[in-house]
Amino acid sequence: MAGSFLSDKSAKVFVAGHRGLVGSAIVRRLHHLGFTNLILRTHAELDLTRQSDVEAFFATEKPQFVILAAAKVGGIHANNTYPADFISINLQIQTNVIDSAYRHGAKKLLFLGSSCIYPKFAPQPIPEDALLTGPLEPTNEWYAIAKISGIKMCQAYRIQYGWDAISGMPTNLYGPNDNFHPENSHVLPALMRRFHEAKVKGAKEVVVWGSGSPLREFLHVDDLADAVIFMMEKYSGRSHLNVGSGKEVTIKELAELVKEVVGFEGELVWDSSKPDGTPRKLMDSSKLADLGWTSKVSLKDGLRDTYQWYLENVKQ
Ligand SMILES: NC(=O)C1=CN([C@@H]2O[C@H](COP(=O)(O)OP(=O)(O)OC[C@H]3O[C@@H](n4cnc5c(N)ncnc54)[C@H](OP(=O)(O)O)[C@@H]3O)[C@@H](O)[C@H]2O)C=CC1
Ligand SMILES: C[C@H]1O[C@H](OP(=O)(O)OP(=O)(O)OC[C@H]2O[C@@H](n3cnc4c(=O)[nH]c(N)nc43)[C@H](O)[C@@H]2O)[C@@H](O)[C@@H](O)C1=O
Repeated sequence: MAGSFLSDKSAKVFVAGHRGLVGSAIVRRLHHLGFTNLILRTHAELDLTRQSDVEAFFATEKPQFVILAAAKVGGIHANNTYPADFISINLQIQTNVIDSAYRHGAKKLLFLGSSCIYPKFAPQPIPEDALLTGPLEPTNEWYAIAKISGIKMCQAYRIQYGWDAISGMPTNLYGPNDNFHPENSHVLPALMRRFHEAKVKGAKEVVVWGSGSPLREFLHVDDLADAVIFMMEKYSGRSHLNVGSGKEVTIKELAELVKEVVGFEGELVWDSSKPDGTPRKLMDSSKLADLGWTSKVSLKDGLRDTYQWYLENVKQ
């Protein structure tokens, strides 16, 4: 099973969610590697929550490989505000895609979860077997339950049908094509935009949410795309695999770094009415490291690269 993905660059590969942060990085990497037969559908062309449309798509296209990077995604505020969307849309997308991919003969599927699947107070760094050992972080339990179901669905299809479905659990990601929405995005793009706008307006202060003390591990999305290809090629196991950089910073340290990269010279003001979320979620990515994969992009370089992309593509 393992070892057959990179051998045929003309194989049909369906990258679901190809215009998002992760999907677009995977497509860049596959093109760079010489893949010639990528199957891509925008949300408007194929709504993955619609079971019969997904079924018809797989029946017609019959992709050999499937990388599932389509999901309802957002930061702490979005997760906390739209719990019904986060559980229902994600359960629908992943159930439809995983089941149809299996039924229509895909050789292998990779499902992407997130580090929020682990208990709020998991041991640090968090090993894969910490899954389902304690209560989840309340701000994102709905999303986490959907993602845990995706892991379990891949495992169940592997057990019952011997199908090669694997799962990768990335840490917090960032990079080109991130969502820079002021409220619904993740912390890194939110701060990049806020500092940029404050610099342009000559504002003296920028508001940052929470206490600044939570620790987060960041991974550039190009590293994640590389890890996804690596797993497609080398991994065919039942356990999900953590994908992290192994390096963590406090939100205060992150804010200072983003401020420096953007060149904002004012002050930070902390809004303690906003939730901190989980205090720490450093993943133990040693299983993936033992297979031969580690991250390459430093946070400082990744921030510079992302800010350059923001200046060229997003700012008004
Ligand atoms: N960003 C992060 O920090 C992390 C992300 N991940 C995981 O990586 C994966 C990708 O996330 P990311 O790239 O950040 O998310 P994005 O929001 O950037 O991209 C998600 C993509 O999925 C598409 N999509 C959403 N709903 C549907 C639907 N019903 N039908 C078809 N397409 C749909 C979106 O299209 P449209 O915009 O048109 O709706 C978009 O292209 C997710 O599984 C996420 O859990 C894991 C850890 C951290
Ligand atoms: C990837 C991951 O993403 C989410 O979990 P999270 O790690 O808590 O993500 P976040 O990036 O939104 O926040 C990180 C920290 O940063 C602080 N923070 C400061 N200022 C801003 C700010 O302006 N915006 C945001 N969003 N956060 C801010 C914020 O208060 C928190 O302490 C989940 O959706 C979860 O489901 C998931 O998988």
